[in-house]
Amino acid sequence: MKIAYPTLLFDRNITDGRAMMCSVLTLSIGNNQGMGDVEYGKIYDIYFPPAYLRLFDGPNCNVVDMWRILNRGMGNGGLIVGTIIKPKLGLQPKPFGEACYAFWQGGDFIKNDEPQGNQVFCQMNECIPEVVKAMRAAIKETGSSKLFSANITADDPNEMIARGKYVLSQFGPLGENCAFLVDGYVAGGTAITVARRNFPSQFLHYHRAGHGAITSPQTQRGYTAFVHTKISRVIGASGIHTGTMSFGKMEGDASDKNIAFMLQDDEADGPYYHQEWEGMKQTTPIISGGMNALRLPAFFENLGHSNVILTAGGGSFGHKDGPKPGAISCRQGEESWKEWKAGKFGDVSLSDGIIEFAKTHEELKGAFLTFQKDADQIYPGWKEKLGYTGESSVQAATFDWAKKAAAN
Ligand SMILES: O=C(COP(=O)(O)O)[C@H](O)[C@H](O)COP(=O)(O)O
Ligand SMILES: [Mg+2]
Repeated sequence: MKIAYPTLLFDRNITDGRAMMCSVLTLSIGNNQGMGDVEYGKIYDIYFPPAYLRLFDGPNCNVVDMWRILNRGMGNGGLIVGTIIKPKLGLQPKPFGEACYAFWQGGDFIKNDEPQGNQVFCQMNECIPEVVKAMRAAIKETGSSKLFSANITADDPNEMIARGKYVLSQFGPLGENCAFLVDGYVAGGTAITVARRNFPSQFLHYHRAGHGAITSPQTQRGYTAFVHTKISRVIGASGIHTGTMSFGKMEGDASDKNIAFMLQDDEADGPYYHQEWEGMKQTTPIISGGMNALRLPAFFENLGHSNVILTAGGGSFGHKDGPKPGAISCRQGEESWKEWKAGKFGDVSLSDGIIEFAKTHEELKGAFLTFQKDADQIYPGWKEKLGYTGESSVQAATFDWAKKAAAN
């Protein structure tokens, strides 16, 4: 069923006459979802006439700003290699800062895990100064810029603004290197707009914990991840989690690349509607959830490009040699895919091309030894091809490192 609403039905702001998404959703999702006689009521697509679309804020910054900050130009800057600081339970400010410092030796971007922000054992006013200290040191030592996404999600807009102001006061001249994370499904679109309007110069990082309750293919009502994600661009998210399109641990499908096209292109096809964005800036896909270097090449091949943000928690900190090689291995996941695509390894399959690259790149090779289950699945025969002549030689390679780490 298709339902068309005259856009005049939707409320406008009294302050500036602009459109408001909550009014659109009150009608279009609305009471329909609670009707007793509705058996199946899932929303698969949503379309905004361009004249009405322009009444929404749209994004103010996105990955293009990150590329600029990282000195990669403004055009085709490629993968932002990121991670998530874990564990979320019990980690205190100092070790939090140390974890940031360690990852930034090889990576670009770190986000608070969504349940972190101001836990009693890791308060923002102690933790953020550690992050800033780590960032300053990492920039100085590596000569590259770094990015951090601070969780400002809260029930109360005043609390969100207070958090944002506090964080910016600590980052000072590094303010641009700081994104704000808002958990936009649980806190709602209003929280996204609070951040978009109060902090228009910060990258607005839309995390979507909980969305599966309504977007999962298992549910018969609600709306799809496609609809949820598309709305995030309209209301101004700079980047939003898009899952891993079946290449990670979260629910998803290879065809979810349509979600990325709808976020990044100036016009794109949804399952039912063709949307013209008429110059509204792109929202950058953030790929996350069980990702590691080994899973990236096929992900990029399916998507067709690597202009996305990666946040790999386990994929970085779980790497057998630690977070720096973990981060570098993810970057090599991108490089190896690009080289394979450019024909550098001849006419070989993607997985053989990546194995070829790993032979001369320790960090990616280390990812094979770390994520062996993935390696077995995605890269059949990897052990022999990388020169491990049996189970014991694989174990020896891993064991060597364990000994080194213990000695350090
Ligand atoms: O903490 C993680 C992933 O950690 P890890 O990299 O260790 O698996 C994120 O919250 C999920 O990506 C959310 O899922 P989605 O990105 O699908 O919204
Ligand atoms: Mg998380």
